[in-house]
Amino acid sequence: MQLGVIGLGRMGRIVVDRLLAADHDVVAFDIDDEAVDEAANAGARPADSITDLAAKLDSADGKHVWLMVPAGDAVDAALEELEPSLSADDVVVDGGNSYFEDSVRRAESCPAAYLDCGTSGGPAGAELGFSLMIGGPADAYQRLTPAFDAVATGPDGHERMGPAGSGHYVKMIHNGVEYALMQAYGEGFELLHEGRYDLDLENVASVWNNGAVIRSWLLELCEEAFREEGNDLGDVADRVEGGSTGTWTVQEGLEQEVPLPLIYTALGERFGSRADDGRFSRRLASRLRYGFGRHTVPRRE
Ligand SMILES: NC(=O)C1=CN([C@@H]2O[C@H](COP(=O)(O)OP(=O)(O)OC[C@H]3O[C@@H](n4cnc5c(N)ncnc54)[C@H](O)[C@@H]3O)[C@@H](O)[C@H]2O)C=CC1
Ligand SMILES: O=C(CO)[C@H](O)[C@H](O)COP(=O)(O)O
Repeated sequence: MQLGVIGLGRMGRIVVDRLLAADHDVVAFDIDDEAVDEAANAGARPADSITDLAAKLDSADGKHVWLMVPAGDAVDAALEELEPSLSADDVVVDGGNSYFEDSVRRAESCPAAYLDCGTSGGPAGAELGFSLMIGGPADAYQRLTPAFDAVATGPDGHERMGPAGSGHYVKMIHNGVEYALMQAYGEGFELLHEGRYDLDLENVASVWNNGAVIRSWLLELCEEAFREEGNDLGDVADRVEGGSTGTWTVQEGLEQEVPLPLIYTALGERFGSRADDGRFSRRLASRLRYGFGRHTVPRRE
């Protein structure tokens, strides 16, 4: 089938490559000309604008366009340029990490059928294919099935979750779970590292990955991290970026009155890692111990 792909970064380029490998006809565009040239070298037809991409798609069976740009303004900007070329016979897929309420709004205003597609697996999962969680009209999902088969791990790697927004809603909560799992592995390995035995953490991760209850891909990535960075993680800084999808998950938990203590704690640890000058709350706690107990206050150099 024919597809236009907009956004050819780490994820969009994999979408293009997997569609091409399954013999689909791909028209590719990115605001970065070099990314377009590279996709063209891989076998995609290059477009020099979103309007050009739409013009290069045959409209006989309806146009199919896959967005893989950063969440937020970039999705709205791409849609603004794309929408004059769209009709009700066309299908747009947003495969990025968009906020689900934005996807509901976009589905309502888009002239084409709109599918919000949560994508999991990351660039490291390119060879295996992705896990795709899709929201939107069932007939549009059915029509795009050959493309989803190609980009996902296969037919079992994608499912329609429900109406507009549900794909990105499921992916948002997936990311909340990801934060909590990362925090749990982090705490366990920190105790192993600081604890009473002199342990090789790559070996621990390896043996856990072979049959243990807590084996997982994230644990395989822990093993890789200790192998590549060293047992004490070398010069990896104590600072974790990102956080938008975890924040949305916690906000939704509050709104639905569903307690999410593990996800909230993981998010809080991430925010806490960014205090360049040390945590104010810990410094105050230290001073308060002096206040009530005349305990020594460690002072800055
Ligand atoms: N990297 C990851 O592990 C994952 C990323 N995602 C989501 O997929 C989306 C894309 O992520 P990445 O590929 O990692 O980002 P990226 O930053 O590697 O690539 C984004 C690409 O979009 C292009 N772009 C930006 N605005 C554009 C516009 N208006 N028109 C055309 N092209 C435009 C950029 O030039 C860039 O090449 C994001 O929403 C991200 O949150 C989802 C799952 C995993
Ligand atoms: O969706 C993903 C993994 O599943 C992306 O890697 C995402 O960027 C991770 O989120 P954050 O930046 O909040 O850590």
